[in-house]
Amino acid sequence: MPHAPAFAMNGVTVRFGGITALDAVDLEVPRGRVLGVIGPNGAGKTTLFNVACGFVTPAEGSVRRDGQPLTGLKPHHLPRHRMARTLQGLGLFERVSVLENVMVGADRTATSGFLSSLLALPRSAADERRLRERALTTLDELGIADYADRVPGSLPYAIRKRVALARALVGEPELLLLDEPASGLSDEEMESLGDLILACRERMSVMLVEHHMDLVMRVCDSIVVLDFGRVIAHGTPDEVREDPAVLAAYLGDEVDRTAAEVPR
Ligand SMILES: Nc1ncnc2c1ncn2[C@@H]1O[C@H](COP(=O)(O)OP(=O)(O)OP(=O)(O)O)[C@@H](O)[C@H]1O
Repeated sequence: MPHAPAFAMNGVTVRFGGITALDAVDLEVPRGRVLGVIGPNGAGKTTLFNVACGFVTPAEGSVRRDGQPLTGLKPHHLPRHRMARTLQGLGLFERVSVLENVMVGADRTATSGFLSSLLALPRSAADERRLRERALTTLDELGIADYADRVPGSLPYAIRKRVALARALVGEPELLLLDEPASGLSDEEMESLGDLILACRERMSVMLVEHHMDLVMRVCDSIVVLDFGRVIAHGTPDEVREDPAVLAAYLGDEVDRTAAEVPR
């Protein structure tokens, strides 16, 4: 559908026992835009991300990609929908080279991760060469080509995060899902992550689940704010920043944290 958003959720509800983690959530990622999803602790951000990736199937509601329903989505279906994700736990193969880690992401035919994509499925020498070149180009674009032959386990955390991003980007996704990509980064590293996300926006749509406000405010075209599993605000960074419901939700969070820090 030519005018459909790159990604949309309509009425998505997820329950865990008695807890409603997401309650009739609607959101859209327009093409070529960055949508931020924020919210206080326990608001439902991770659950929402997990629905988008196919880790969690909603009890109600629908998820659409370019207007087409993604019924029964599973994480290994993402490449066929031109989607890619990075996770909070980086999910890198620690004893395999950076280059090979990224090559796994380049293999759009891969159906179940490392074993099938790297070992079990025979590839022609030409395919192998193409994958390798594409992976190297992506590493170069992210400024980490020098680490291609290293194993992730030997590298600083910020570099490993870039490797995980390279693995997501190498398949040339049209929709990139980022789960807390700034966690554990210094201010300077976060700044260059922001530059990277803005550069991605030239080529794809992005959904960014993140709690670092500075980053979200800088790179997002629009923001959805969750609290107790509901969308309490939606708008541009400036609109969301001034929204009384958002201020109240975050103030409540601060107050809770302050209370938790008071010595008994
Ligand atoms: N597997 C699960 N089983 C039971 N309850 C869950 C499960 N996953 C999440 N929840 C609950 O659902 C609600 C939303 O959790 P979620 O982790 O999605 O929030 P969040 O916004 O990512 O929080 P945080 O910022 O603290 O990571 C919380 O009340 C949480 O305790």
